[in-house]
Order: sequence, then structure tokens, then C-alpha cells
Amino acid sequence: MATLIEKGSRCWIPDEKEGWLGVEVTNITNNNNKYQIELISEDGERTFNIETSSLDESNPDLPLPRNQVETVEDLTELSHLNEPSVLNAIRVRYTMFNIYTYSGIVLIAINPFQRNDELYSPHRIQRYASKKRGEEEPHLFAIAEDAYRFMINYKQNQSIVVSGESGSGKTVSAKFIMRYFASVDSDEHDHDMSETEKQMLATNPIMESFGNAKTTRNDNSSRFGKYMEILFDKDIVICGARIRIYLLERSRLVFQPKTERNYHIFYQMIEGLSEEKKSQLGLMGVENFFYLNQGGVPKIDNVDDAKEFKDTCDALSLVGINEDQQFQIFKVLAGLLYIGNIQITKISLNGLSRSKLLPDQKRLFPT
Ligand SMILES: Nc1ncnc2c1ncn2[C@@H]1O[C@H](COP(=O)(O)OP(=O)(O)OP(=O)(O)O)[C@@H](O)[C@H]1O
Repeated sequence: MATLIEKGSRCWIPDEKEGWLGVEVTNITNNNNKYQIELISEDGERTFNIETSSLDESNPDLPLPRNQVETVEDLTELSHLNEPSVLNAIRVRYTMFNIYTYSGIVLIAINPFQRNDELYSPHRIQRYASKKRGEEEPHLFAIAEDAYRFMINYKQNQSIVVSGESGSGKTVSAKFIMRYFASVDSDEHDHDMSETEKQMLATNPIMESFGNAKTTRNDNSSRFGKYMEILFDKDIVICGARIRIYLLERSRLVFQPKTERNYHIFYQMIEGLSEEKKSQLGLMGVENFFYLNQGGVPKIDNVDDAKEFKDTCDALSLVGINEDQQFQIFKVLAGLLYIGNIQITKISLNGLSRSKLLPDQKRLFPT
């Protein structure tokens, strides 16, 4: 046996419905190094009889059932670092509305899919400012503060890597980290944002409008990777930002699977432009554009495209793209939509005289 299992030990066994089930060993018989183990679920409702050579031990100090409350803020404090114990620790914290858990220097975030403004309020930012990690409960702001302090103390560039599957919360997390940097500075923690800081935050609605789309997994899925640099001057004040973009999903422009949309900006533009500007661009409703209606979901629940359009335009103005320039961008976008409505069909040359075709056309229709 990999671990010492004895009567009364608490362990995990795989369960089809729950993933893992907390159990207690009630009896063990050793038969030629094969262990016959009797187990009972923690709620006492199910008994099991299994033959095995090893079991995943649960943490002796921690209760097994999900409805019990004790857990750790850092997974490295678990005495048994096996998969079920790690998952259970995160799950128990999540049920207590603690979406963040440390695993050493890494912060694990579980997407709550519900707003909690207090969790990211200015008051919270102040709570984490100048604090060492571990002084407050696990949070994105503690990671941001760590990077900020290391930069100041060691005068070295710092990186925060945000990773996870689609819909896990990377975009939202990165925005809160940026907001932290924009709100906190070396001397005071509650200052008005500078123009540069506002401009840096304004990149978010712009990037999302042009690079995010509704997918089956996420109503606001980033269809590109980004590397963002936040630049500080010698007084530790944000003096600029640089964004590099990787692998934009270009095919989405011409094709969207069922229940997905094209990039938000197209729908925003149609909902948000004034009638006058729309008629200048010859824009019609979303249902008239092949590039916008293939997925069959022109609207996203709880999203007002017209309001989002206003936010996008405000953000564009803030970063220095004036209304005329914005209109030129919308013109290009409208042009793309019209290209999408061009249908290319096969034609027969019967009845047409080849002599009337231009040289290029002759090449397209060989005899
Ligand atoms: N901390 C959070 N609090 C509340 N809701 C959240 C949080 N993080 C994410 N969400 C919700 O989950 C949704 C998906 O998150 P997000 O867009 O950040 O995922 P993502 O990892 O960037 O996905 P993708 O890789 O598809 O771009 C958000 O639109 C938001 O509704």
C-alpha cells in the first residue's frame, strides 16, 4: 500500500457523480498483499467494499464532507497533496464564497459567474496596498501588490501570467489587475487617476469590442492572446502601456458557428450609430448581413450593444481617436459587411461571345 491505511482512516474513492467521495475505512483484511477494504461514506449512507493496493488519503486535520468549513488558504499547507484533497480544498473555499486560493506562488481563481463589486472595491484595493502576501486573504490584488513591491524594491521588471481555459476569467482578472495598478501608487493609495491611467484602462473596452465575440463557452470570449506592458516612470507612476496581440481568430470575420457571433463591434455599430450615420454607411439590420447572422444569435442576454458602442466610442476618444477617425473605421467595417453579402455563383458561358470577355475573364473561363 502506498500509504498507511488503517481502520478509521479517512480517504477518497472515485465516484461517478461527485468525482471523489470522502470515505472512512471501517475494516481491512490483507489477503496475500491484496487489501480488501470496507468503507463507509462520510454521511454514513453508503458502504463500499473494494480491493485495492492504495487509496488517496484525505487530510487528517480537515473534514471531508463539503458542508464542513475548515480549509487552507494555501494548498501547499495540505498534508496530503493528492488530487481529491486539492480539489476538495478549493471546492470548500468556493462554497464559502472564497474564489481565490494560493498554491505556493500561484493564485487559483474559480469563476463565480456572479458580480461581487465589494471584492474589487477601492476599499479592497486599499486593504491590499503595501501588505505582504499572506497578511490578507488570497486575492488578485495581493498578486498585483507583490509584483508592484518587487518592482519598486528590486528595480526589476515583473510579469504576471494569467492562464486558464476559455471562460475561466482571464480577461476579467487582467482588468482588475490593471485597475489595481492604476489605483495604487507609491505614496498614496486613493488618488485620482491620471490621464495615462485612464487611457490604459480605456484599452479594455476597445480591445474587447474589436477582438472579443460570443462563443458557446463565453459571451465575451477574447479571440486573441495579448501581452500587455504597463510602464512606470522613476517616480513609480504609470507613464504608458504597450499591447502586443497574438493570433487573432481571423476566420470569425467570415464564419461563425451556430449560437456564436462575429466580433462585438459590428453589432454595436448597427445598434449604436445614429440613423443618419447608418444611412450614410448604408447599414441595415443585423439580419441582412451574412457575416453577422450565421450563428443565429444577434443578441446576447443582458448586453446592450448600443450602450457598449457608446463606451467603445468614448474609449476611442480617450485614447485620441477622434469622431471623424472613428467614422472612417466604421466605414471600413461596413465595407466588410457588404463584401460578405456578395454571392459568387457559377455562370454558363452559353450564348456569351468569348470575344467580348476581357483577358482576365478569359483566363477564368477557359474554353
Ligand atoms: N472574478 C469574477 N467575478 C465575477 N464574474 C466573473 C469573474 N471572472 C469571470 N467572470 C465571468 O465569467 C465570464 C468569462 O470570463 P472571461 O471573459 O474573463 O474569461 P476568459 O478566461 O478571458 O475567456 P476567453 O479565453 O474565452 O477569453 C465573464 O464575462 C464574467 O461574466
